[in-house]
Amino acid sequence: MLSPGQLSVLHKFKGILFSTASSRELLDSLDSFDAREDDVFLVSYPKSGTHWVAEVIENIPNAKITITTPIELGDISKFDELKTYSKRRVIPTHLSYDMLPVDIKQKQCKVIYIIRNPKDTAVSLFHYYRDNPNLPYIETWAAFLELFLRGDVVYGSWFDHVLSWEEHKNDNVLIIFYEEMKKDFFKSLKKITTFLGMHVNDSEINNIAWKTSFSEMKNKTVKESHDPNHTICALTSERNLVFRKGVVGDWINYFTSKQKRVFDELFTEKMKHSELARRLKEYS
Ligand SMILES: Nc1ncnc2c1ncn2[C@@H]1O[C@H](COP(=O)(O)OS(=O)(=O)O)[C@@H](OP(=O)(O)O)[C@H]1O
Repeated sequence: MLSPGQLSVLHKFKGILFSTASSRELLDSLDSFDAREDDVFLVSYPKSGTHWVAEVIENIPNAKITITTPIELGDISKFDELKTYSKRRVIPTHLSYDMLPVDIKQKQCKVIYIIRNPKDTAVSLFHYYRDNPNLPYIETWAAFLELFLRGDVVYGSWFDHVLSWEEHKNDNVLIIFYEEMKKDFFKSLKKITTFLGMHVNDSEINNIAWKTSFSEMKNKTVKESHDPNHTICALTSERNLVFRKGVVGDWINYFTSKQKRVFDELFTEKMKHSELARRLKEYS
């Protein structure tokens, strides 16, 4: 259970935990957002590789886009801020499908949904909870894992999030796997550019791969100061909290065999109708 002090950095909206940086008024008025037909939404459950994909898109030559701050970050003035962008907007969010503004669904805006195997996602989120002053400090991995499995963490249950998006997958939704980006970056990049109607040649791909490698992104964050008002994740404006290990399979260093069994049983039960489950199992 979260103590009252821990809850002060989070609040519940429609049963889901959000950072207090996402105001209740904004969450309540999401359906009044006016989407543009060429908007692109960069959607993920936290810690799935959002910053990486954002950096990839930003580095596509002649992309003519602006990456905005998350749609759920801030107060009611958010929609006025989003109106000020003249270029094609790439808008990040950790919202589940159900909470996404209705106009985005009606206009069938493009969505890139980034997904990562849930065990690594949980470990990454555990560290985020510990390092990020905007999130409650959870003493132990075991205590955090219980919260994660109950969906009592920011943005709710990983299972509900992923299933909400899988259920609404259509030609306007591209699903990108973190692990596939690690394994075959070229293939993932080609999928992204084709989906966005952009073109990159081989030397440009090499350049993007280099600029968006984990070490390069981490170094850049250490060396360069970033505009604190410009963040990809509504849970922090401090980019240095984002780049931790950037590997596949770190979960093995945290899960006991019992925790793995409990996790796998829940995964099998919750994901029994999911087509994504097979690939996610391959990646865990
Ligand atoms: N370039 C690159 N290559 C590989 N991995 C990368 C890269 N950039 C970010 N990361 C890792 O992605 C994790 C953070 O995910 P998000 O960007 O979705 O986090 S956030 O919720 O939006 O803050 C987080 O994972 P962990 O290292 O496992 O914690 C980051 O390190």
